[in-house]
Amino acid sequence: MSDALAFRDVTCVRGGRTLFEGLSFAIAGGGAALVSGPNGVGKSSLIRVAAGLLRPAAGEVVGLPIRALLAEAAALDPGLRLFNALGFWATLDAEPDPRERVPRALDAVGLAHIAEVPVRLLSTGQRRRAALARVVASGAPVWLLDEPANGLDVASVAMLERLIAEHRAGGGTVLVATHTPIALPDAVEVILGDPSC
Ligand SMILES: Nc1ncnc2c1ncn2[C@@H]1O[C@H](COP(=O)(O)OP(=O)(O)OP(=O)(O)O)[C@@H](O)[C@H]1O
Repeated sequence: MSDALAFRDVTCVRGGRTLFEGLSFAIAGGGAALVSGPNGVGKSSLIRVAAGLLRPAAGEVVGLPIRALLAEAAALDPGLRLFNALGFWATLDAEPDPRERVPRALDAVGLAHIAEVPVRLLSTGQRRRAALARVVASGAPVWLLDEPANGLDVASVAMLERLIAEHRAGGGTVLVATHTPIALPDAVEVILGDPSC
């Protein structure tokens, strides 16, 4: 079976500095990879390369083309009610039944009760869960999660772990960069700053 996501000899240069060089790893459908390493080593940059937002200086990223990104910014219109803000993206992202995915995603992240609240009024953790709902509603087979546990309380981290496990059980693939320990069974380990990588 072909890989859902693979880095092949990827080199990433930012601001004239080589962050990583010749990096290769592959994730199959249903699999996960965990990116770790000290501050500033290039974890977020690696996620951006996987998302196609940053061009590698060398090498290539291959795999399924539809990837959902959870990054620092939630990318939800602060002036819209949460349901509508997610609906905007679901209509662009998801095939088929984009609108039906939003209530399901809100339920999945425990935010159904505030679906009509404007995004600007959400707390930090709620905003993070809303960003996760956007990924869930996208229907993308590949999830790219940059520090997904930031701002989440213990119960919400457990919810995140459950959502990732369900996505994988359905054949989905996850690439996670995190400082916060989260359960990611059988994940490929990508340790940046390690000369053997
Ligand atoms: N737009 C940019 N232009 C130039 N250099 C950048 C840019 N964005 C980030 N960098 C640099 O790239 C390096 C890696 O940053 P990155 O955010 O990928 O690291 P990180 O491992 O995710 O860090 P942290 O753990 O602190 O979140 C840092 O030295 C950073 O200053």
